Amino acid sequence: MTSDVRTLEWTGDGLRLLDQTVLPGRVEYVAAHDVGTLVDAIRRLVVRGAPALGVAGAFGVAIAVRQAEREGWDDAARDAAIARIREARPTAVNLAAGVDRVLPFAGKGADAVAAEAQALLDEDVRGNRAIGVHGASWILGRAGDRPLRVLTHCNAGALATAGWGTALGVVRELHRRGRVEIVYADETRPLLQGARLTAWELDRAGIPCVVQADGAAPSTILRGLADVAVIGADRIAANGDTANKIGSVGVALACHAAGIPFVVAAPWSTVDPALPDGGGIPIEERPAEEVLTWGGTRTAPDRVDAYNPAFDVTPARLVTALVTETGVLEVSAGSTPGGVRG
Ligand SMILES: CSC[C@H]1O[C@H](OP(=O)(O)O)[C@H](O)[C@@H]1O
Repeated sequence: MTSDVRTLEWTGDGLRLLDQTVLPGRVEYVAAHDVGTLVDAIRRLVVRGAPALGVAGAFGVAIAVRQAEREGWDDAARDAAIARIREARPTAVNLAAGVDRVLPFAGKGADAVAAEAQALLDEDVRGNRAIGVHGASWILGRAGDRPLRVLTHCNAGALATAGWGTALGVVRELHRRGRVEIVYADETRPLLQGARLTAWELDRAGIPCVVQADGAAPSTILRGLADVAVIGADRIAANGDTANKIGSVGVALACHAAGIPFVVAAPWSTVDPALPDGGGIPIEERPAEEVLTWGGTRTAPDRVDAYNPAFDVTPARLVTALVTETGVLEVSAGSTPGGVRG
């Protein structure tokens, strides 16, 4: 995140998680020293965002190994606990990938697992910086080398990663080059990652932004008020179909209609090469209360339920560019992640 606020940090015997459910009003932390606390934190979005979930999952294996030692679990019990972490949220491929990355170290003890998880954390931050540079250069080459009006959806910033951010990493790099006029941050109902988290990050970075209702995004784009949309991703299929926060496909459709670039910023760890297309991406459905509660009260009549998919899938034909840590693929023009690996 920044020098004084870190999204997540290994303390030697557990994870210190910035509690994103109470931002921006309060800066508080959750200490995860056992699997149950970590799984709850992932499910409640205390820690969230694909790359951040990958790092949390990796350190979660160290937590499980240490808890197994502490409580005398056998390997079967330990592995069942690790599976609970791996399956805590289904859409972001990074969570399972982070767990799988460090599993080979489980037999060497928690410290060995944590060391590999730290390597993953460090790689993520380096990768985000590279995504920022590649993305900013490609956007300026496509949209013009001038201060730009950028639209983003949800939060794909330092809070969603181990630091710097993916989509917001691109925005931070554009700002560093003096090429941000304004950022339109979709509020991103129902959990308001945009209004609460993206706005907080950009404000702290001194980057001009306005929050808008999700429903305003297509109109903002079609009225010519934005030059480019940049979003993150939770899982990208081999053909470039991209799962991201619900509402992303509406932004992509508007960008296509308006003829502005729709840019996905994500590390290769978010690409799932085993999936030929987005049809197989599991879409998390979250509790109805998240949609039906506003200001602590229920909005709809008691008999009315809610449909709350947390993600949607943007077809590859609408993805102008996928920016990774190794460069840019112009997906809608036929360069797909399954055909090219960085
Ligand atoms: C840099 S990935 C961020 C990605 O994750 C978010 O989902 P959630 O807040 O539910 O974890 C959203 O899809 C962001 O684009």
